[in-house]
Amino acid sequence: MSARNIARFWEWGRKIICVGRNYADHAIELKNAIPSEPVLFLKPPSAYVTEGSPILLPFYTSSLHHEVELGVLIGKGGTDIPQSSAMEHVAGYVLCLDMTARDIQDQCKSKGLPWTLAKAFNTSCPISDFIPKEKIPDPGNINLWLKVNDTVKQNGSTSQMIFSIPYLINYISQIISLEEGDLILTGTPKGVSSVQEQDVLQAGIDGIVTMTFKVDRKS
Ligand SMILES: O=C(O)/C=C/C(=O)CC(=O)C(=O)O
Ligand SMILES: [Mg+2]
Repeated sequence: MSARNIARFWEWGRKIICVGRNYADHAIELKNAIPSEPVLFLKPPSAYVTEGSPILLPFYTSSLHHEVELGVLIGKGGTDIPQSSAMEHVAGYVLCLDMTARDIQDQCKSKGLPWTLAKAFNTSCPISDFIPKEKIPDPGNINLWLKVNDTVKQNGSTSQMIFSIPYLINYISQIISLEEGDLILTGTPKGVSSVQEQDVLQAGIDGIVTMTFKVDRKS
């Protein structure tokens, strides 16, 4: 049997663990309190979509938002991983979109229901090509941007994260054991907005990667 290829991690069926409200400017734009501990939720592997395939609008939303985020890909699993060795567990990175049905999320929040319909639908996690760890020596200080139809909507630095990557790996691994191929979405900076059918989303990490996705409706 041939060795598995980490660059095609999305085919392995591993967990997608998402961190919310990790940028103060985004928490404020949605009128949320700044968290004192990370806010976590999950997406299933069926949320992945890669370039060349569209982001599909769920039929039940009229407000699908983009959230550009740095994804941290786990290369070595563990439980209770200390912050001091957390980065040894990282294989690399991907640029991600945490597509969010914002109207549905607001309804779930007001009813005290989980965010699954808002966050975990098919194609809710568009990803870039795999970025080996060596290409981003300081993941805590890179610039993420996103354009909708050539208009810049989001542009923020990972230096604004409330909880650092080592903190998140330590925190998450005390609750959910991490496995090779798991992906951690680290939260989004301000500027989220809704997208429509046929919109073109471009996103990038300055000097490292770009990606393009079209929004479409399921035929
Ligand atoms: O609490 C809310 O209203 C919204 C939270 C999010 O969608 C959190 C994120 O996914 C994020 O900050 O990246
Ligand atoms: Mg998010």
